[in-house]
Amino acid sequence: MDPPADEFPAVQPGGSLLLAWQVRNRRVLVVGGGNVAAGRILNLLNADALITVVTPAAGLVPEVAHRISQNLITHIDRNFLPTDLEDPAIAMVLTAVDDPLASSTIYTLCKQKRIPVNVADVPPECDFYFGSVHRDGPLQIMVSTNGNGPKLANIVRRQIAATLPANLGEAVVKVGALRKRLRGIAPAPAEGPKRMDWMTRVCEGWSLEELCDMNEEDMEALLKGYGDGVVISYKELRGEQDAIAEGFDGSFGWV
Ligand SMILES: C[C@@]1(CC(=O)O)C2=NC(=C\c3[nH]c(c(CCC(=O)O)c3CC(=O)O)Cc3[nH]c(c(CC(=O)O)c3CCC(=O)O)/C=C3\N/C(=C\2)[C@@H](CCC(=O)O)[C@]3(C)CC(=O)O)/[C@H]1CCC(=O)O
Ligand SMILES: NC(=O)c1ccc[n+]([C@@H]2O[C@H](COP(=O)([O-])OP(=O)(O)OC[C@H]3O[C@@H](n4cnc5c(N)ncnc54)[C@H](O)[C@@H]3O)[C@@H](O)[C@H]2O)c1
Repeated sequence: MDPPADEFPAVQPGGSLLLAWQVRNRRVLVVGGGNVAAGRILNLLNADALITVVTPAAGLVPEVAHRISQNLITHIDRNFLPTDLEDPAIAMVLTAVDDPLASSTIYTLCKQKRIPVNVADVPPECDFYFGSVHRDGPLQIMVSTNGNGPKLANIVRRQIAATLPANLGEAVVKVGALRKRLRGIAPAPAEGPKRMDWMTRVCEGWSLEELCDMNEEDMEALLKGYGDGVVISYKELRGEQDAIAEGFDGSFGWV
């Protein structure tokens, strides 16, 4: 007998597959040197990609010229040529040129070579769309409207970001450090389920604000509970620490 329809998540076709694409040390070709290219280049630099920009120097906006002068990107000073796609290291192509014919040609060539491509503002010539991204250290939040309203994506992203605690990126860094230490004290693959259960209970038991405030000693104290499967709360921990800081000797005066 089939299970009831509401037992599994409902499928909502027509969306995008949102992924965190790892382009670190991979070659990306950017075509164009205007403001849109400048935005694409910043996104790529933030993801540690190796970037080649092909575009005439005469059409560079100051931001792209600055990246070139800082040696952060390789610049080929001319219009795009089909031979630019011959480097087998190219993992992705982004075009942002004010020439629809050139854009379409690049798109077709990329398809022939099976290179993923985004042609800025031409959805039918995109293997993937960009989105509006909030960045705070390792935390990234991307909003996509799936082509319906890019400006609305920007507004929704800023509204979401405004509700987040300050230093949330710092909290993410700390959780990362705690997970690393946990793997240090319990490295065995067989410990995986216990590690995951414990980390889940830390993340659920501590509020985002408390995680933001987590310090080295808190991490040490938390990890002491791991063996017995205990997750000490922030309040317990701070209560104890405050008591120690005030010279509390644990006797409640009965000495
Ligand atoms: C999110 C963001 C990321 C980025 O590009 O980095 C992005 N567009 C941004 C801004 C923006 N783009 C446009 C405006 C004018 C206002 C308006 O139209 O709303 C503004 C607002 C502004 O400039 O402030 C015009 C526009 N954009 C596209 C078309 C073509 C079409 O719709 O057919 C047209 C109409 C051209 C025309 O009418 O002639 C298409 C795309 N733009 C996308 C992404 C992809 C879908 C993402 C999604 O829907 O969620 C997609 C499909 C492909 C792609 O380019 O990857 C970035 C905001 C970043 C930020 O600030 O946070
Ligand atoms: N997604 C967005 O937010 C957004 C916003 C505005 C515009 N756009 C679109 O993105 C595209 C680029 O916008 P922009 O404001 O950066 O344009 P722009 O006119 O400022 O820059 C275009 C750049 O492309 C270069 N170029 C032109 N033909 C080229 C070729 N054959 N080979 C290499 N380089 C070439 C020019 O020299 C220039 O550097 C346009 O199609 C525009 O409609 C997108």
